[in-house]
Amino acid sequence: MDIIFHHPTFETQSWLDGMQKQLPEARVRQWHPGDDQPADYALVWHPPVEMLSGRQALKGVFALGAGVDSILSKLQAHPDMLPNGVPLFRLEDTGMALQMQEYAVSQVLHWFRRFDDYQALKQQAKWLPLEDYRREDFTIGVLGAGVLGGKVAQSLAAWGFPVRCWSRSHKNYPGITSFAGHEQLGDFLNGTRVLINLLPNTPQTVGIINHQLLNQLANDAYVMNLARGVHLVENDLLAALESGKVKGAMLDVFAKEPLPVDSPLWKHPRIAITPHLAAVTRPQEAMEYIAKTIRQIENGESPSGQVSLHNGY
Ligand SMILES: NC(=O)c1ccc[n+]([C@@H]2O[C@H](COP(=O)([O-])OP(=O)(O)OC[C@H]3O[C@@H](n4cnc5c(N)ncnc54)[C@H](O)[C@@H]3O)[C@@H](O)[C@H]2O)c1
Ligand SMILES: O=C(O)[C@H](O)CO
Repeated sequence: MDIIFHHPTFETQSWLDGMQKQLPEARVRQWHPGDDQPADYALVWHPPVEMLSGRQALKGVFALGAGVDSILSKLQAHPDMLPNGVPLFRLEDTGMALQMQEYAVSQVLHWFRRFDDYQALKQQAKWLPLEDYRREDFTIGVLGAGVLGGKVAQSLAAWGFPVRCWSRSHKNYPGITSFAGHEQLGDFLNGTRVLINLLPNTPQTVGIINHQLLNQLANDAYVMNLARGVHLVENDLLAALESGKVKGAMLDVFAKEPLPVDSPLWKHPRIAITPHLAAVTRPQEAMEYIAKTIRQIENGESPSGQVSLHNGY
């Protein structure tokens, strides 16, 4: 079995060694331009078109992340990049759900305990105990309740918050109210105080967090974008912060990354920013998952994690 690897920033040698350890029977190599030698599997991030095109013999391509939007947009421009019938897999959880839970829970607790207000008071040297927020007024709504969103929702429910989620089809997560489809988006938003976005980037979800959506949230709402920058209309968020509809935001992803130095988001006192690291690929877990999936394919099984090219995630 031959495996080719390409990632623009990961430490290639440790991935080659790690995959070799996981699958001792395989020959694992870094792909270089001009390499058209046989390959059964490809592990990729931002793959050059010529790495994959024409490779009809591939049994699987693995994206080395959870979101496959960058690969799918390249595929749109170069439809022959992924030969017909070759399945594309993505990383399902592989340690990302725990990171997302840490991120979301810590920020929700930060807002719930009013640390943002106390930080502002501290700037004025003001000793002023504020009224506590009540959990029943702190309904959390998770947009996108898949592998990551589902686990984030469940970890917040464990903290006693009322939690709801929104997805394409109904979910059955214990203690979480499920809303599905465009027709239930309004009901999902109505009363949501903290909005957490974990949708994939598809034509249906681009720009979904806009003026109209923000206006349907509870007053003094909070917004956390952990998925993709294109989901959020940044100027609409700034306007909602200005009007007082939204009280604070925590953003990990941006329409343009790195976020340009002159972006007004940097200076806004009620926006917190992290540089697209809410959940990063954990090499060991990812390699174990890929090796397990390859074994399933070799055994003729149908592993989970296959991307639907039709749905776009
Ligand atoms: N910031 C980061 O560091 C980081 C890290 C990992 C993943 N992500 C992002 O998180 C996203 C989610 O990852 P995942 O593994 O949970 O994906 P997933 O495919 O398991 O879940 C996606 C969810 O979104 C829902 N959905 C999709 N389209 C919808 C639509 N049009 N209307 C309603 N619901 C819709 C699906 O029903 C599903 O519940 C990724 O696509 C990626 O963009 C970000
Ligand atoms: O989708 C992912 O895995 C991360 O956001 C990195 O792009």
